[in-house]
Order: sequence, then C-alpha cells, then structure tokens
Amino acid sequence: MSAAGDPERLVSADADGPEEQVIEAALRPKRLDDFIGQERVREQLSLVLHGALRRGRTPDHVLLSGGPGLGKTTLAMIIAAELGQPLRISSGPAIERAGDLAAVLSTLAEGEVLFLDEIHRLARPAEEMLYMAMEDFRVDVVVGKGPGATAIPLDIAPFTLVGATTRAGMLPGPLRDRFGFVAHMDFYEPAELEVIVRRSARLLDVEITDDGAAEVAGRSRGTPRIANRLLRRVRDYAEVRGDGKVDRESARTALALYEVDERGLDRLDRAVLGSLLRKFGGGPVGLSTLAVSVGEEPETVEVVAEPFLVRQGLLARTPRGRVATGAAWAHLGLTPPPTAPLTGTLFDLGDDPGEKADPTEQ
Ligand SMILES: Nc1ncnc2c1ncn2[C@@H]1O[C@H](COP(=O)(O)OP(=O)(O)OP(=O)(O)O)[C@@H](O)[C@H]1O
Repeated sequence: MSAAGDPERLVSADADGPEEQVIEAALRPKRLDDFIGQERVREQLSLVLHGALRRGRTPDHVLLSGGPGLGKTTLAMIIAAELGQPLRISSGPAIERAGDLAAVLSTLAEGEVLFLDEIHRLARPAEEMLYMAMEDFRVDVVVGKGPGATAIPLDIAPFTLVGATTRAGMLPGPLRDRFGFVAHMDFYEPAELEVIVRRSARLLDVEITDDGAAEVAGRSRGTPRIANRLLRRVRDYAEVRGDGKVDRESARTALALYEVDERGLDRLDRAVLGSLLRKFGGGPVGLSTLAVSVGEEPETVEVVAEPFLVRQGLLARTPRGRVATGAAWAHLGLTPPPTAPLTGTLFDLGDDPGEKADPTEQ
C-alpha cells in the first residue's frame, strides 16, 4: 500500500480511482479567473502568460510544486486554455527511456503545452534530454549502440513545459533552473475552501448553506480534493437521510459518521494522538512503540498520520521521540498531567524523526 494514497481514507489527498477522476474533471475550474485561492501564484502566472501572448512568444517553462490535490493538474490545464493551446499530458514514471520523451517532444506542434506530472520521477537519460529541449528546443536522438552509436540532432517546435512535483527538493538543480517560473502552491485557507465547496456544490446541483460549506471546508485539511470528496459524502447523507439540503447540522452528522472530526482528523489520526496522550502521558515515545500501540506499521503512522498532526501543531517530532502539544490535549478534551511534557525547545527533525535517538527503543 502506498500509505499516503490509501484509497479507503476519506481524508487522503491522493486521487482515488477512475470514478473520482471523472468527477474531478467536471469540477475543475477552466480559466484563471475561476481558480480560487493561491492569489500570488495566480497573479504572477497571469502576467507570465499574458506577457507572452502580447509578445507572440511561448512563455517561460512553468514548474508547479505543492502537495497532492492542491490544483497542479488544474493549473496546467488552465495554462493551456489561457494560451489557447492544446495540452499534452504525460508523467515522469510514464517516460521510461529517453526515446519515449523524444517521441513526445518531436510530435509537439508549435506553442503546444506539455504537462509532465511527477517530473521528479523522470529517469536520468530522459531528464538530460529534457535540459536541451527546454533550453534550445532541440534533442539529440542516439541511433545505434556502443562505439558505433551516433547522436542525430533533431529540432523540435518551441513549446511550453509545465512540470508538476510534490517533491520540489528532489528535483536536480539543473532541471529546476530551466524553469523560468516556479510556483509554490500552499494549503488553502478555510475561507478559500468554503468558496470551492460552494462552487462544487453548484456544479453538482447540491443545495448547501453557507455554514454547511464552512463545516465541510474546515475539515478538508487545506486541500480542495478532500473538500470535494467530503462534499460528496455529505451530499449522500443529506439525500438519503434528509431533504437533500446540506446545512451545518447535516454536514456535522455526516462527517461524524465518516469519523472526520472538526479539524479534519480521521480515525487513524485520533488513534495515534489518543494513544500518545492516554498510554504515554503525551510522550516522548518512539515511533515503533507508538505504532505498535495502535496496531499499525511505523511507516503508516509516520507517512499517513504524522505529517498532518505536525502541521496542525498537535504532535512534535523531537530527538527523544514523539511528543504531544498542549493543543493535542485540548483537542481530545483531556487534561494534561501536571508536568507538561512539551516544554523547552523543540527540534523538528522533518523527514528524519529521530527514531534512532530514542533511548526507549535501543
Ligand atoms: N483552486 C481551486 N479551485 C477550485 N477547485 C480546485 C482548485 N484546486 C484544485 N481544485 C479541485 O481539486 C481537485 C484536485 O485538483 P488537481 O487534480 O488539480 O490536484 P493536483 O495538485 O494535480 O493533484 P495530484 O498532485 O494528486 O496530481 C480537482 O477536482 C480540482 O477541480
């Protein structure tokens, strides 16, 4: 299982199967003006695109970086639409050899937009071919093998590359440097998600009150994909158990039924937090111990539950192990022990959570 992509998880930011993709396609904003939130990115992108249009040139290549479900594919489609050009879609993992990339590049028409999703997963030889294509609109196609191999230069039509990555840090410098415009997409504010939920409800023909939309938005973990998914579950509830109208009460009841709480934590998140508080007094406790206590693999706890708990300021990764914050006690309605565990300086170790530094697990 790709833990973060667990399809059974309502609050996973990853896309869930073909059915969801069809619905997502219907909900995608089509033009920059309809794209909600990401103000700065939108404004900067508008200047890049419309500047190029005025000059009659292809715009700089664009790199979109940000977590899953934040709108990178949507923006790539919008870029093509704003430029009045077709969009060709591929992805890093789909291009296994340089020849695969040459085949795509050599058939691009002038001005066309090429979207490469998960560009950080491009194989090395393809990546090197892309450098030259991006800079000089030229590729060297190698014919033959061994000492007799020859590189035949091939001109390609000027195009715009839109690369998307959830892991900007994994992108080699030379590739990143060839993008003239890099857009970092942040999590959305609840007010922005509310607008997205209301817009999606309109497109899905769902009647929703403002406080119903706020209720869904608040539990969507800053991510439009999750907001749209929760909206569909709430709609089901309202249609089957109510009069079809989504209001605050029906949204609350439905999401409680699906075990997504007011902050967007689901059953696993709450189990991890609850165990940390109830069994370990708020920590510090090592990752493996914590995982065993909730009957999960350490990887699942680390990859699926922790990032959001850390982002919410409910859990911290310290050199001594996992520690709950004061907000965690408050969120679960528990009283912290007199000696508050979270005092002094915290060291957030990011991807290396100090598992080995945990003396309780040596
Ligand atoms: N700013 C936005 N306004 C309205 N809807 C949005 C916005 N951003 C994303 N969405 C909706 O969220 C869903 C997911 O967006 P999208 O597929 O573009 O995300 P992504 O960043 O490409 O995800 P992944 O990294 O998994 O490919 C789509 O249905 C899209 O319509």
